[in-house]
Amino acid sequence: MSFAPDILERLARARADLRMGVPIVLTAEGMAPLLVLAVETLTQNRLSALRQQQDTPILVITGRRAETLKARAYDGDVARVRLPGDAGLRWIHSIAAPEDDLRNPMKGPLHTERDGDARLHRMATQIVKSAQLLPAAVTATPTDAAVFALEHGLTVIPAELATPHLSATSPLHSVVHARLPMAAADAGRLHIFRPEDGGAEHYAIEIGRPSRDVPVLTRLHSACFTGDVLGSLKCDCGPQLDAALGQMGTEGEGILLYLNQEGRGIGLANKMRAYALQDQGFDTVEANHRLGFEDDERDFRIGAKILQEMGFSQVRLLTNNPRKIDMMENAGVSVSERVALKVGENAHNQAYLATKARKSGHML
Ligand SMILES: Nc1nc2c(ncn2[C@@H]2O[C@H](COP(=O)(O)OP(=O)(O)OP(=O)(O)O)[C@@H](O)[C@H]2O)c(=O)[nH]1
Ligand SMILES: [Zn+2]
Repeated sequence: MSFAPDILERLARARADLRMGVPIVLTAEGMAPLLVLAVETLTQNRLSALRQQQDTPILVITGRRAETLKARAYDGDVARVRLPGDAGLRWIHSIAAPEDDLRNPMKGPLHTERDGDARLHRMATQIVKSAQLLPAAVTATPTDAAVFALEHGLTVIPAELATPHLSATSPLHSVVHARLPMAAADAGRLHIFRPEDGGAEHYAIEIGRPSRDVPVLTRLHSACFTGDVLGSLKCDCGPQLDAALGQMGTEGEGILLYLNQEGRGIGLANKMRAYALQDQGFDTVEANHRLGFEDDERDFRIGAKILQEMGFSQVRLLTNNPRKIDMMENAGVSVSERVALKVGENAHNQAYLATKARKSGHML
């Protein structure tokens, strides 16, 4: 029995630290520990302190971002850029954030590291990404990491303990549910699910009392503040949400999972960065890549876990996205039928929907 935080709790702390601009320390057996700061929240004070460490600081970006900057990514999905001696906050930010790429395309030449082990640098970008910050970090090797972390009260993350959790889906638990009559259906019930890893809560809206023994009409909806709440015309999320609830109301039964994975998992701030790039002429997939993200950073296994927790194992899935079907099946939820959900096309989102069909395999 111990009061000390376990690795999941330490990872949650690490994400919160990075979001506030506080450094974390990553360790691995046989490797020099790594001090990590997220670029997005880096301050002048901390950059100056970083420069007082022994080694040249390294700026880690994803392979996607390196591709945009024409920098060599010897480590595949990440690139370690040596920080030039005169690089200030503005330069560092311009490497991580693409907003001025078109105005100022010549940022290099960027010298990337080829030798050495990039394992901890890769883990740094994974943790920064999971904190929904721009996926870039500045790192250095502190002289005596243990003393350093202790002295400064920093969160230490040992790679051996953290790695399995970085690609796993956290267990979730039902917190509460209560009756919620809605315009689309009188017999509604809202269930709140909370993950153990300190991440965002997800919701299940149960309509009627669907039998657990036959496939249930199901929608996996990803949060879209702009579409769901503001009625944005740039996507089809709002009309899809209404249509899914409407169909469940008409049939008298259904489950709508409202997963808090805004912006296909990159968070609202990064989605707005992507929208700014779309105004410069990039499509939805290119914008994600220029920011350093993959096309889609969502984990649909969360949806399967919630369904299983509620006792469902078979669904009729309302979607046009084949990845959702595959992920459900792989996670042990059988998809007996794909129910098309084609609503909300307008002049503003035609190109967006066409890109999803062309590049992400969405069914028309
Ligand atoms: N990164 C990014 N996210 C976007 C953009 N437009 C919409 N989104 C997000 O995309 C998600 C919408 O996905 P879904 O409604 O699940 O749609 P889908 O994956 O196309 O699948 P189906 O609707 O089931 O066919 C929401 O999280 C939105 O916030 C965009 O241009 N960039
Ligand atoms: Zn949307």
